Amino acid sequence: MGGFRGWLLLMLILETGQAASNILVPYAIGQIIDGVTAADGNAAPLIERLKTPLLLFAALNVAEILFSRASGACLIVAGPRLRQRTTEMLYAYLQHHSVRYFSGHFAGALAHRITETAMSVNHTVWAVLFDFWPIGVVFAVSVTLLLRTHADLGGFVAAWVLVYVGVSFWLAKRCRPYAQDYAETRSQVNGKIVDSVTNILNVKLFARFYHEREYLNRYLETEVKAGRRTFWYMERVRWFQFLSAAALKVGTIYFALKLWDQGLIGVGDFAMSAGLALLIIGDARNLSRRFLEFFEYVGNVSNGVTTIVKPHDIVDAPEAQPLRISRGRIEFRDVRFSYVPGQCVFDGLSVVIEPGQRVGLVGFSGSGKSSFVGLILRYYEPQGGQVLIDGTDIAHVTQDSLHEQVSLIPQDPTLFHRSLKENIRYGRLDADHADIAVAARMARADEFIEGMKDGYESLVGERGVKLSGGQRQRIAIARVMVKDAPILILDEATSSLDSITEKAIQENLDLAMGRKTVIVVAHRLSTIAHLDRILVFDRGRIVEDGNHEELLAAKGFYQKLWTMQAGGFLPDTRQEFSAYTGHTPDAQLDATLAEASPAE
Ligand SMILES: Nc1ncnc2c1ncn2[C@@H]1O[C@H](COP(=O)(O)OP(=O)(O)OP(=O)(O)O)[C@@H](O)[C@H]1O
Repeated sequence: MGGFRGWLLLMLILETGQAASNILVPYAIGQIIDGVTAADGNAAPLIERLKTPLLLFAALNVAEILFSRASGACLIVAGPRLRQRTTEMLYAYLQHHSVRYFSGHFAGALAHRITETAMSVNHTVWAVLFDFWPIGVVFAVSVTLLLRTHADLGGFVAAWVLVYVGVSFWLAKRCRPYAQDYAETRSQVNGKIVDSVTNILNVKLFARFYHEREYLNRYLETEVKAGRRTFWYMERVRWFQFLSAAALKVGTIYFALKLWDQGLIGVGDFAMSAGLALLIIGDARNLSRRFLEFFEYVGNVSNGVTTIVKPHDIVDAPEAQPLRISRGRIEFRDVRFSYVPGQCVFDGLSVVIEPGQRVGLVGFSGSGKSSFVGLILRYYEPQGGQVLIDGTDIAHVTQDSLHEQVSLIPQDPTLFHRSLKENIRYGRLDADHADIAVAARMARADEFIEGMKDGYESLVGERGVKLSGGQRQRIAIARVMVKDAPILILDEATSSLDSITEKAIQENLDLAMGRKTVIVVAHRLSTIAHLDRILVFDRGRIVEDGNHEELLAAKGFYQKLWTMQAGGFLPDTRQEFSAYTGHTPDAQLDATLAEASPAE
């Protein structure tokens, strides 16, 4: 709320002025009536005699308009800004969550949470400022005026206010589970529609239009039932409101008449009491609903805060320094790591990748290659041991400096729904058009970009869907070439390309690798056979380490993989491997691995 306190205080004052002017109008009317009915023998014209109450009446009406519109103007200035500030703060906080956090939350749900929280912060503040506070002022001023008139009248209205507010609050609280249930069913229906639309190709392919509608209808039925339950409850609340309003009107008139009859109040006070009762009812109408909405907003804010404002998993150490990579030596020193407690991925992994070395990682699916890369990027933190770059533990450097100097081309890169130029420039924001064009040429992306109607200005669609997989990959390669970081990680970066384009890009990639330290995660041995060194992973261990020729000569695990790779692709699992070699699954494979000399 920093920076908004002044605005909020100003609006609070203006709303107080507006509510007080509004509720004082019956008082002025009472004064006018008293003036009209007074038979004091004053011969002056009526207007002259009623000058003061008439001026008060006019001033109150003008004041109400001015206060309320001034408050409206403040809202225009502060409202959107408050929402912007909340969204900004939440998004800035969200950005620094770990990869683990993002893999546990849907992107759409997080975006929705942020906008909903920002909107609910506004609504919560506005409910207090524009609903509860003015109602409080109306109640306080009315009760004071009536107490001044007569204690019985004031006492009656004060008691009514207490009971009305208390019961409205209680009813709203009781209605909350119904309203939450209804909101839940609505969001379920929303989710089902999104799921169905996302899978529209499946729906068409299997001609399941009717089935999908039937499926959705089940959820719509639940929504209808939950809606009816909530509305029935609200209907009961309305009964309470109408009855209470009637009680206030009848009660006030009854007390006022009684007091007038006893000569304890004048006709002006009588008119004022009736006017106040009507205004109170007008202002306090739907108080239960306002409480209910208020609970909903507060609930949304609290949900948003619990989802987004959780402590960050990975934070820069207080003394963290920027990483300076001079050589690009990577070392895993006795690294222990697991995603889930008790399911160890690496148990004391140690390996050194020398500066400028080009290293391929191979192994079955799930053997730990991506985890190895994730630890270098500090997407995850090891539970034990250290990952060092040029002798510095990456836990002690700033994450931004690490990511500025390590590039990754993932297997299935995604792009921003921005122009091709912006996507490539993302690698280095000050890159000029010439840099971008050179990178695009090296990534063999220039041909298809220039063939597009808008060239480099073409938009790529959400996550890059308007491009083919291979085109997307070439843009991702160009983006990394523009970045030109000293450590480069390729996760089968050329897997979506046809063999001719792949060969052409491979040459340029080799050129771009220069003297960088390069790690290539491979599913096809052909992409790494020419590298300086190959690390063979199995269940979180490095079971073989050497170059292609050495590993073939060792006649171990790698050599078997090399001879059995089908269509250039490795078997994906230990089972496939065993099926190929014709041995009992794991026992035989373990024997093969045991023969192979571990590099650790
Ligand atoms: N986010 C995660 N949460 C929990 N376990 C995970 C997560 N990511 C990977 N794992 C587990 O960690 C182990 C190593 O997985 P990793 O992704 O590093 O293997 P990989 O060799 O890269 O496999 P692939 O070739 O299929 O990409 C596997 O057992 C996998 O199930």
